[in-house]
Amino acid sequence: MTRTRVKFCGMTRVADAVAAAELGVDAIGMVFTPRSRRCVAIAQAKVMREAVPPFVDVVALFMDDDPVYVQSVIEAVRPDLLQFHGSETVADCTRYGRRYLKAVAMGEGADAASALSAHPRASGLLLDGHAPGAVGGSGQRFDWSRMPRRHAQPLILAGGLSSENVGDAIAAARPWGVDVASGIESSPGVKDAAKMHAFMQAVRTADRKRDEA
Ligand SMILES: O=C(O)c1ccccc1NCC(=O)[C@H](O)[C@H](O)COP(=O)(O)O
Repeated sequence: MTRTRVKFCGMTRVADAVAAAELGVDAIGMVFTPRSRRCVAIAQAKVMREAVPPFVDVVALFMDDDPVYVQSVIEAVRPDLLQFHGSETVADCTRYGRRYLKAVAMGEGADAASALSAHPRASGLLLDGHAPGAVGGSGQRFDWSRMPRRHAQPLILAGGLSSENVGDAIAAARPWGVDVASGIESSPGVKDAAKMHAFMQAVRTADRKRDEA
């Protein structure tokens, strides 16, 4: 039975994190890079972390951030996984001794295959839309046919997904998982309960269709 994994990213409010867990997400993401509109304070992140039930992973996102800061987040928030969105090398990502995801910005000309092979120690790779001049979480999609069909590690599709297009994305790219921020929000960092619900429904409908095909 197909079960596309789902991560809701850019959480800043406890109620949103709890609602996401109740909908059955596999992971929630909190963004710690100060460059993000969704950057969450460590104190608030600790409260959210405590509110998330077992079996839902908490993922901490960074983008070329100071290792001392990253370590302070790890110690305070105790995330299950790290996620790196910048130009971090394997050494940068592994220095904390934690499992991690590496994001690959799928801008024009980005070579997915070589970007993926650069991070053989990542637990998964997240292929993300890229808006020139913007950081992640911009609501920008990329051409899903550029997503490799097979890879050694789990591949997560992100960028501009919503309840309206995630079914088509799953059918086209058959990702191991999907990740969304803007498509479930009313404004950056503020999740919309109806959009979160509709997104999960759309993923499960797409999974059923894959099994029936
Ligand atoms: O969300 C942010 O503000 C952000 C800032 C800097 C680096 C990464 C960021 N988000 C990370 C993500 O996981 C994805 O980019 C995101 O889920 C896809 O975003 P969206 O296109 O808005 O669905």
